[in-house]
Amino acid sequence: MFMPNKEGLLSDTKCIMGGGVLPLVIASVGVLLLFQILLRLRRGASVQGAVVVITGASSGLGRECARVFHAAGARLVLCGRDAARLQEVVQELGGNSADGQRQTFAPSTIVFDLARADSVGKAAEEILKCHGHVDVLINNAGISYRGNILDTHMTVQRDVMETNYFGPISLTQALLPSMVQRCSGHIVVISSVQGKIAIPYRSAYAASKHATQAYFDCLRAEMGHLGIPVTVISPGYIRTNLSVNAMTGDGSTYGVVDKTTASGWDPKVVARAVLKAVRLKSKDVVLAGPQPTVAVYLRTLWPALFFKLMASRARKEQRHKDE
Ligand SMILES: NC(=O)C1=CN([C@@H]2O[C@H](COP(=O)(O)OP(=O)(O)OC[C@H]3O[C@@H](n4cnc5c(N)ncnc54)[C@H](OP(=O)(O)O)[C@@H]3O)[C@@H](O)[C@H]2O)C=CC1
Ligand SMILES: CCCCCCCCCCCCCCCC(=O)OCC(=O)COP(=O)(O)O
Repeated sequence: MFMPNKEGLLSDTKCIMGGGVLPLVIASVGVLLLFQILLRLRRGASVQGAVVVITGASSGLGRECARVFHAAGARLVLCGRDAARLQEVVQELGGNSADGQRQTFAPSTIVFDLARADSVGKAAEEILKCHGHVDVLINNAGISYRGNILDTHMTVQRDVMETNYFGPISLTQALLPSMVQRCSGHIVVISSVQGKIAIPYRSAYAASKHATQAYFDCLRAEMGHLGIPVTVISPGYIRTNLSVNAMTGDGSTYGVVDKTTASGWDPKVVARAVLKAVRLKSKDVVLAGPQPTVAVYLRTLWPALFFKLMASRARKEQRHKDE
């Protein structure tokens, strides 16, 4: 009968380490490193010469996206409600040029209000008339909100939904048939971490971003067989004017730079991540620090704890307001 003794086992282990396992470990680490290097080198599709429509291009993240996509050689169509501010962006980016490495193109602009369904349809027609097609639509424009539900007018709930949800989906649906016809195109939407978790005193905003996430998830599934990618990007706080421009419960403008916004991510960093997501045709990207990222997982994996944390956050904010 074979009775393995301590010594025998030890010598067997030595034999495995010396003869088989160590080279295997080294080979695996090597493969992993190579994989990491390949991932870093993977640049994905180029946007050189691509017609890229960016909504909300007059400020914040949209403006930075305009800079980044322009430098990458895209033919930009910049959208916003304020013609003068859009022209400022055009002036800054400059005209057509080629530096031997990359050709860049003078952007065009189109002025319309996303909250007005008629103007969205007309804008889409004009874009197609001028450029023939759209390669990438970046639904970036949006507005935030501050208020408690009890004091918020229904008109405000609807207005935020018009700008953040119905506007982007109207533009998408108006441009989609031409993409389907060509079996080519890419739809991107800038949602928010608040499209995945709802935090107190943001009902209108969080609801509009949750609706956005759901609609574009459906669209991705429906466009899959046509090869039209759909990318939902969910940033955490970004240093822009979003909180300043936010609506309050009575429809007035909030007008305050919140600490969370002021200490948010640099919009340049977020814009570069948007370009990367477009090149790699990513499906769903969260661009946030550890706290919001953990919160997103907590909402799914341990909802009871997440709801407790949100209720305590609401109480704290209410106390702070009462003081
Ligand atoms: N800043 C942040 O912390 C975060 C922002 N986001 C999202 O990023 C996106 C960009 O916001 P951000 O750059 O931060 O904010 P800004 O307020 O700086 O920019 C918002 C842009 O949206 C445009 N816009 C607003 N309402 C309308 C409308 N009715 N019709 C057409 N355009 C409109 C504005 O253009 P104009 O006023 O000239 O018409 C402006 O260019 C938004 O979707 C926002 O929800 C997501 C997560 C975090
Ligand atoms: C590391 C341990 C963390 C434990 C997790 C506890 C949960 C903490 C809750 C964190 C909530 C994060 C909210 C983030 C919200 C956000 O980033 O929103 C982005 C925006 O769209 C900002 O718009 P706003 O108008 O609200 O400024």
